[in-house]
Amino acid sequence: MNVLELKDVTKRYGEFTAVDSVSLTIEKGKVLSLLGPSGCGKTTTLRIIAGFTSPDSGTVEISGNNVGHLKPYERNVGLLFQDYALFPHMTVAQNVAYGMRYRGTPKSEIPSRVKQLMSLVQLAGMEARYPSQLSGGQQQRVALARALATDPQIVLLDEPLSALDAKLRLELRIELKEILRSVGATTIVVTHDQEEALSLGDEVVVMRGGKIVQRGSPTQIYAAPADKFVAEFVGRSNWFHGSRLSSSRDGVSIYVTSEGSELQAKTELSNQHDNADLCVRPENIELMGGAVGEVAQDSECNVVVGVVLDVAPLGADMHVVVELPRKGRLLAIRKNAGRSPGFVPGQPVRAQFSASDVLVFKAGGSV
Ligand SMILES: Nc1ncnc2c1ncn2[C@@H]1O[C@H](COP(=O)(O)OP(=O)(O)OP(=O)(O)O)[C@@H](O)[C@H]1O
Repeated sequence: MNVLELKDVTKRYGEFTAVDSVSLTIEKGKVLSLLGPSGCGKTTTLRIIAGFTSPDSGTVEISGNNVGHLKPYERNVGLLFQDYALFPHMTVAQNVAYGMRYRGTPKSEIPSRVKQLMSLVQLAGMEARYPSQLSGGQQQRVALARALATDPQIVLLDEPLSALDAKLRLELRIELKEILRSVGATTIVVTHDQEEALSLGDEVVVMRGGKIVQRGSPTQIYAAPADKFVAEFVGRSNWFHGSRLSSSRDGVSIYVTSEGSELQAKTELSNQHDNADLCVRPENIELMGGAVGEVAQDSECNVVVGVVLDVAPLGADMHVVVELPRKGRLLAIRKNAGRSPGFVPGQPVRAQFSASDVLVFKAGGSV
């Protein structure tokens, strides 16, 4: 069952269209990540759902009811917004209880509900503190408890982790995911951080220029991006421009890149463009040491040789930049780098990637 349905929602500011014919549904208990670059209309979409902004056209339905005429506090929506900070003059318990008073929760039930929520966000015992006496991470947890307090039909989280430093951000992300799943909250999380979107969402919606460009599971968004923009925005990519030389019946096309190398790409027929932008994800590239000179292409496997330019050991991963002889660079990422032999700058290497790991897009699509 769809808890939320947006139908053809548009919002303009003067000549500028911030949200452009957006239609969106979300099923009960699911977490949907709304991902896109700054200014693409994510927050405006959320504000329209919450009732803070009126759309110029289109409808918002919550559990099948058009809520267009309802004020924000009349919609049973839990909010954690960037500009919706904790009330500094209220204790933690009062902050959490705030929405319950508005929504008519019986007074006698409020203390036990606050207690339950405080333990859910792992802040039991801090009820009497004021926000200024909490760390940034603790404040965000109180804000989350406040958003969940009325057992809302939909929870809207706008950049819930953006104010936190990298380590805390990761910790709280895992916690947030667990809390949302444990209470079965139907949630939309707005973020411009692709890793956050992919890890939090059951599904990811990518927006650009006020429009939805793709909706899919995190795996689909990453492995089968709808266009060049999504490929570029989600994950790291190596790009080549190629002209199609030939195509075989089993879907393998040979492209000549602008650097003069030949690359094989295995795609569906509809993606065999004559002029194409070719994308290879760094983690799909296998690197081997000791290659010299040109190497013949194996069947459905691309082999390029180059020289290591830079090695960056980033925790469990190692990022290796390879300089290709005919200009161009290639980034390869080795997972669990600690367990495999390292590379050093200046070392000749062989980079190998499968034809089916080459994503093909019609050339010229802007990124
Ligand atoms: N009240 C307003 N008046 C005029 N323009 C606005 C108003 N609110 C938003 N906009 C514009 O609409 C566009 C979308 O804004 P929105 O806040 O939805 O983007 P966003 O995707 O959430 O970006 P960010 O990640 O930076 O928060 C932006 O170009 C913004 O400048």
